[in-house]
Amino acid sequence: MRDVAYLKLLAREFPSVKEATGEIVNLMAICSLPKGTEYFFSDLHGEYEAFIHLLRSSSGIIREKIKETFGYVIPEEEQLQLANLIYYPERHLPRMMNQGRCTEDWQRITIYRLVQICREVSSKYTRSKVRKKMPKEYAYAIDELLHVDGNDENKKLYYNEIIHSIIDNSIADKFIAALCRLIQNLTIDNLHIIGDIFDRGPRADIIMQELMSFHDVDIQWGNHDISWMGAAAGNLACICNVLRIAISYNSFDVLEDGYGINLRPLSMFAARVYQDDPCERFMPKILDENVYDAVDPGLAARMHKAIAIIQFKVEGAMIMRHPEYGMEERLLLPAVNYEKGTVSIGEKTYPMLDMNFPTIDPRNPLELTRGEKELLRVLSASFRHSEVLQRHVRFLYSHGEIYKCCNSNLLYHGCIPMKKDGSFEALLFGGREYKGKELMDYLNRQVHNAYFMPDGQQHKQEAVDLMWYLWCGAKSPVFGKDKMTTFEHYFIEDKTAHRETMNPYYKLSEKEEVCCQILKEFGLPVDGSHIINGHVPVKLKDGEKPVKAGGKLFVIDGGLSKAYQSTTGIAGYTLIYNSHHLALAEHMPFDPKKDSTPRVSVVEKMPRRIMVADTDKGRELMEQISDLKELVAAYREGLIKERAQ
Ligand SMILES: O=P(O)(O)OC[C@H]1O[C@](O)(COP(=O)(O)O)[C@@H](O)[C@@H]1O
Ligand SMILES: [Mn+2]
Repeated sequence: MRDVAYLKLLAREFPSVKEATGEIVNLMAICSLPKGTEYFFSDLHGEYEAFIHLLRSSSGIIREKIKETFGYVIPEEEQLQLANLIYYPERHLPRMMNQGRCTEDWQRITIYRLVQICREVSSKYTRSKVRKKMPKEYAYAIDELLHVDGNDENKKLYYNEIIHSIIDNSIADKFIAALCRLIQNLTIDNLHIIGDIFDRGPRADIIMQELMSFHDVDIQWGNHDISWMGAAAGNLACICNVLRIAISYNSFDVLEDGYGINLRPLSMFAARVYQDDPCERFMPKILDENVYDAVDPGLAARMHKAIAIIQFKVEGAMIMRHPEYGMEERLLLPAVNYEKGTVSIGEKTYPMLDMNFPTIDPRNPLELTRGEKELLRVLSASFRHSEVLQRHVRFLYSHGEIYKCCNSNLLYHGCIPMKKDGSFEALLFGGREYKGKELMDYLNRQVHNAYFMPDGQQHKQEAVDLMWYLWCGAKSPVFGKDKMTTFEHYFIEDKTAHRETMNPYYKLSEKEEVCCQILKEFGLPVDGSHIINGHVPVKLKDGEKPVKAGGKLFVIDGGLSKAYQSTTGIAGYTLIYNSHHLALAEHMPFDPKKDSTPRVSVVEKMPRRIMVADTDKGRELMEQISDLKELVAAYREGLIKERAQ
């Protein structure tokens, strides 16, 4: 039973029995509709073109709807054009106009076709939900067009009249664009991004913009997102990492054009300090050309080496400051023998591939030179002052978390750290052990503290430093590997030194009972629940499957990242959860000139159609209904007075 004070608050919004019962009827109607379609993506890694295409095309579903609606009525070529118009009205319409193809006839036919598709994709929603998604200025006209009875001659006339007046008033292009957006908006009800929006690909900032304009999205942070968030919070080691990775992939545009990070001081420093060094081990991988700022690869290599060395020094200081991280083995600059040109890691000693270190004092290899310190100061100011980066990071916070339970699914990027024996691995913070769900909740709070705790507060620095641990620490749930062998990749030939060992979670979670144990830990029912992970590329070409543990676990990193497509053999997955089934769309490498429809396979049929009432949202609505019923009872008993209408 709700207290009267709460009901009085509710009464402000619903001041009479009539209004409260009206809302009850609305909410009940919503609950009895089929659930909306959820889309899951992971590991976008800056591949903005491919990702935006998947999003706008609803991973092939819009194309399918067009085929279903017009399959035999309009030619394939026109279907394709219609699809492209729906995905990119802002590009397609001006092109049509420039080519003089935007005739009245074309506009009429196009509006007619778009309305048909719109009817198809909106059929499972309430009229009011669809209306809420329409831009206000066209809501009336779109609503009328969607609901005209095609069999009624008078109504047909009315329908044509509406289209005619749209064209007559020269708003057809805007109206068409609005219909296209509405179709996109209706096909995907919610979007889940299971981490790693950043790094490797060219423009994570453009992906962020797209996500920020999407109607319903949540993000489960990946290790790469965490390192950018750490960088925005002023963590120097994270700043070095994000710069190093961007430069190593020749991604100057995301830094300079996207986030306005001033790289001039770094390029001048690198050109001066490494002028006689070809920096061969640091040549950037060029997968995408920079559009705005082409940097000479020789200079990029020098910048890459300069920032890598600074990173190893800053990380060294971090490891020394935090013995509790247990990362002393990762103190690698001090493990180099500067006379012999070797490095000792664990039991082994390896020859170093590069021994030109003009900024390293062998007696104190972790010490930054004055020039390096000054450079860090300028770079970190650039990160702090980047208005766009700070805005994007605030969005990652407001729409993100380290894990999410949603409609009986458990979503997280990396893993829940485990020991080999299958128990949850614990981490010690402030003398207390945290593991399983408690660990994830604790880390979630600390990630917030890193950004939002006021500067100077006692535990702020701890939280800021922890962002780097989350990026690459052995027990980090978003990283999930024993170590990050960046140093070894640059300086050691022997591939065995490059190996990174996955947390026991990855082997264990292939067993159904382990997934059930994890689901229980997070308070989810074992039946009908799933774990959805990203982070580990699924090597389809080696026979690996994205569906594991008897269907309890989905790993959906299919390699949207170009850098990993030769490893996986495909170009990403989308997991689609509608009211009938869970399906996986398997994508081919993105080619803007081709319409590559993904291979979609149903991986689990629901025992019966899932209704809104069966979802988390439905449960929320049910609670609202029960509150409203109490309000109605309170009105009827005279406990609360109705306000005159
Ligand atoms: O392939 P790259 O870009 O050189 O990066 C390799 C590094 O990336 C990592 O795989 C982490 O990135 P992911 O989260 O995408 O796996 C490290 O474990 C590894 O050292
Ligand atoms: Mn990852």
